[in-house]
Amino acid sequence: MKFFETRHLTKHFGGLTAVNDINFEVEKGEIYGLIGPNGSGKTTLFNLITGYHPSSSGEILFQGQPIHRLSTWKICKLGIGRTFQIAKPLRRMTVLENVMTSAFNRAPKKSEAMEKAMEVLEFCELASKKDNSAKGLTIGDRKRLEIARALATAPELLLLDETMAGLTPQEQTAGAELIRKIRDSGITIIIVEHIMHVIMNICDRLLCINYGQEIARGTPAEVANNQAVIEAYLGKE
Ligand SMILES: Nc1ncnc2c1ncn2[C@@H]1O[C@H](COP(=O)(O)OP(=O)(O)OP(=O)(O)O)[C@@H](O)[C@H]1O
Repeated sequence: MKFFETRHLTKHFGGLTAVNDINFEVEKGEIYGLIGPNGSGKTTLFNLITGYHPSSSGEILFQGQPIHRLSTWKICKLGIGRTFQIAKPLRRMTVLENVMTSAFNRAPKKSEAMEKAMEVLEFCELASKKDNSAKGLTIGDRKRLEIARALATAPELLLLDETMAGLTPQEQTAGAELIRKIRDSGITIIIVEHIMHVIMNICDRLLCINYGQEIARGTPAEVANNQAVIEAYLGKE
């Protein structure tokens, strides 16, 4: 049984095909990168996997189970968590309360949710800010909180959507370390990221899409040297 796969996954928005016949598999324990120029369909792919948009056709299987007709909350319960490109914490709540709201996905009691949230905050090195209001956080900490909220749902597969955008080089290095630590804790990762040196360093394999379609796949070195990928990013000579 494959850990995660899509088969002929397609999404039309009216006359626009945002995701066009995408087939890929992710093995348990991998960091799998999804790259492509702006508007190529990466976030739409995440929205299909997590049930935010219904697919037009094709299948998504998680641990052998079809999930493409399930609601967002059922997909989350099955063990797929995600972050959003634009982090929107619950601004009037503290950092701890934000993470607790996600922990309630599996922890029915408040004390259990708090315990899980604290464990995640320690893991993400945010515990010292647990009582801070979410609205006062720096971009770096807001991105970390976004990851912490996703981790608190206890996912087996975590989708990270541009968690490095807007970070300083030092924060990017720390962010990459956190992503590796998440993988080492047993969570499989699919990551969308535009910062190429990060993606090339942390991913085991990559899929590159353009206009919703696959243009290349392979190891970071294979994809970086692929002519179609170079042209998609830089244009033809
Ligand atoms: N809800 C929607 N309704 C109509 N069109 C949409 C919708 N969501 C996305 N699109 C379109 O689908 C295409 C793919 O968009 P998507 O956001 O998935 O790209 P992306 O690769 O994530 O881009 P970026 O790297 O800029 O975040 C774009 O042309 C976009 O305008």
